[in-house]
Amino acid sequence: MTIQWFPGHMTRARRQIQEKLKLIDVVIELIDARLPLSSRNPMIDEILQNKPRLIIMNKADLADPAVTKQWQDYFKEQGHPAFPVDASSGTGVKDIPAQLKLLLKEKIDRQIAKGMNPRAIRALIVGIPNVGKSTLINRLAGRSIAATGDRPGVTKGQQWIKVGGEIELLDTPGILWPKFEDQNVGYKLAVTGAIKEEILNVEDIAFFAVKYLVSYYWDPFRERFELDDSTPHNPDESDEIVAIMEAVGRKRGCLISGGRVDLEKASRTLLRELRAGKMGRFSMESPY
Ligand SMILES: Nc1nc2c(ncn2[C@@H]2O[C@H](COP(=O)(O)OP(=O)(O)OP(=O)(O)O)[C@@H](O)[C@H]2O)c(=O)[nH]1
Repeated sequence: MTIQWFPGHMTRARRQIQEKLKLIDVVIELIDARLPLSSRNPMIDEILQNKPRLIIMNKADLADPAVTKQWQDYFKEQGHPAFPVDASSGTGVKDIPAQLKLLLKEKIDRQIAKGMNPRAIRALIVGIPNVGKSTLINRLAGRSIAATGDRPGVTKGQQWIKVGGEIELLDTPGILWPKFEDQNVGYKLAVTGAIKEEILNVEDIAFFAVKYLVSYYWDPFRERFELDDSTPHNPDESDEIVAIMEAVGRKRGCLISGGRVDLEKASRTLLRELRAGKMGRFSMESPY
C-alpha cells in the first residue's frame, strides 16, 4: 500500500483519528522496534493530546533485544509504558489487555467507588503504514478480521472487536504518516520496508543499510554473506561499501554478462534477506 502523504492527506488522517479519539478510552501506539524514533509520527503528542497511551514496539523479533530494552526504559522515563511484541507470532500480545487495564486503573477504580459498573475499555490502534496494525488487530481478536482499509479519505462504519471480556477494539486502525524531515529517516524506513522501495533508489537504500550494518553488526553481516573477516569495511569509505555489495551480489549469483555484478538485483536480494531477519536481529536507532 502506498500513501502519498500530501498535506491534505495528513490533515484528513489527523482529523479521522481525532474523530475516533472521542469514542475510545486508550490508544495503542504501534511503532517499529527497530526504529522507535523514525516510525513514530512527528505530531503524535499533539494528535493524541492527553489520551492514555500504551506504546507497543512491534516486530521486536527482528530488533536487537538489548536495544529494545533500552527503548523500553527510555519511554518509561518519558511517562509512557512501552512493551515489545511480535504480532506475527503473537509473542507479547496476550499481555496487552492487562497493560491497558493497568493504564486505566485509576479511572476504573473511581467508577467502582461511585457504584458504577465499569464498561469495557475501548481502544484504538494507531501507527504508520506497514507497522503491523492489521496483524495486531487479528492477533488480539484471535481471528482474521477483514482488511478494512481505513485509508485517509475513506469513511466507513466503525465496528468494535471484543478482546476477552473487558476490552473492545475499533476494527479500523488510525493510519499516521512517519517522520520525513531528514533523508536518513527515509532511508531507515526504506531499509525496514516501511516505505516502498520505488520512492528511493534501491541501490542507495542497500548502500545505506550496508554502511550501517558494517558499523554496528559487522560479525552477523559477514557471517550471513560469508565474507572474510579481513574484508575492508570502513563505513566512511564508499568504495569499500560498494565492494561489499558486489561481494554479496557474487555470493547470491546476481551477475550480468561479462561476470559483472548486477548491483540492483544484489541490492534487492540483500534487503529482502535483512527484512526477513536472515542476518539476525538488528536495530537502527538507539535512545542513548
Ligand atoms: N517479523 C514480523 N513481521 C510482522 C510483525 N507484525 C507484522 N508483520 C508483518 O509486517 C507486514 C505489515 O503488517 P500489516 O499488519 O499489514 O501492517 P499495517 O500496519 O496494517 O499496514 P497498512 O495496512 O499498510 O497500514 C506484514 O507482512 C506482516 O506479516 C511482527 O511482529 N514481526
